[in-house]
Amino acid sequence: MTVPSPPEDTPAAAAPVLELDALDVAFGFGPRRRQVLHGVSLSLAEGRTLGLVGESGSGKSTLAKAVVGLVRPSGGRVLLDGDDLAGARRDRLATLRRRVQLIPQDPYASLNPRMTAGEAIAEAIDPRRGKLYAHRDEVETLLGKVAMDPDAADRYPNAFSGGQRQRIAIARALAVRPEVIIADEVTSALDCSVQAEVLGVLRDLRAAGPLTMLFISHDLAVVRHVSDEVAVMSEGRIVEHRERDALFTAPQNAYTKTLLASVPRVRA
Ligand SMILES: Nc1ncnc2c1ncn2[C@@H]1O[C@H](COP(=O)(O)OP(=O)(O)OP(=O)(O)O)[C@@H](O)[C@H]1O
Repeated sequence: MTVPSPPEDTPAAAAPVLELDALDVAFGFGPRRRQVLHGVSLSLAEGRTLGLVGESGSGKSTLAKAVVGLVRPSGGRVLLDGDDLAGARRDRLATLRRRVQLIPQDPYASLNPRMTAGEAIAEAIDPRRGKLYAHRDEVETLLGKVAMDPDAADRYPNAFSGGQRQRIAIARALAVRPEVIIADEVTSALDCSVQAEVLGVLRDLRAAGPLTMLFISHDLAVVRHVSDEVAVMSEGRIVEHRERDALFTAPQNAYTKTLLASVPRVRA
């Protein structure tokens, strides 16, 4: 399939916090080598939420993993405030990586079952000396930001529902004070009502202060709800990247049109 280039009217006129520059990712070697991302370029400006949509297997999670260093790009650059993450030396990498926090898909796998919620958040505040007693006030403030009671700090993950776990994972990501949060299918494992609860927390966080977020989902209705701008991925390429309303009301790319047409309710 021939995939046209993104249109010229892409958003983010402000200086980008996160910039992907011609990012390539391939898996495997020799005849088994398969390129999954093909020259992906994207910019995300401070305080914006960029929704990344695309069907299963289009490469969205691979992009997220490449940004946080879990997958090594075979080409291109990941720039955070101009610093090259992909090319950084090992000693600087840990510091750089803290500046982008990934909220993973699975709320049942992302929290250590042997740590209380408070201990997990305290560790994120200070990875070397993150004891709960030393950071109790900040931990409780962070729990409040995700609409959890202070006493949640003393409970273990198995005491929480999926939605509550996901909110704790968000608090943990915020504890690092990252410049960018990547939310990768954070609601896909949750029931509808619980999805709404997690989306409500993200909406409140955006309203409370600048939050720069890459929000990845195959659910167009959810993306429309949380994003300022939306990029569409198909077969490892960005085919369209525009302001949210422009994309949903007047898509330009044939693939985007098909994607939107397959979910009639988001066009309403
Ligand atoms: N570690 C890996 N080794 C080999 N192939 C991989 C690896 N990770 C992902 N892939 C392949 O890369 C392609 C893109 O996968 P990716 O998980 O990034 O897609 P996605 O858009 O996030 O899909 P989903 O919404 O289902 O998670 C898929 O064909 C997948 O099989």
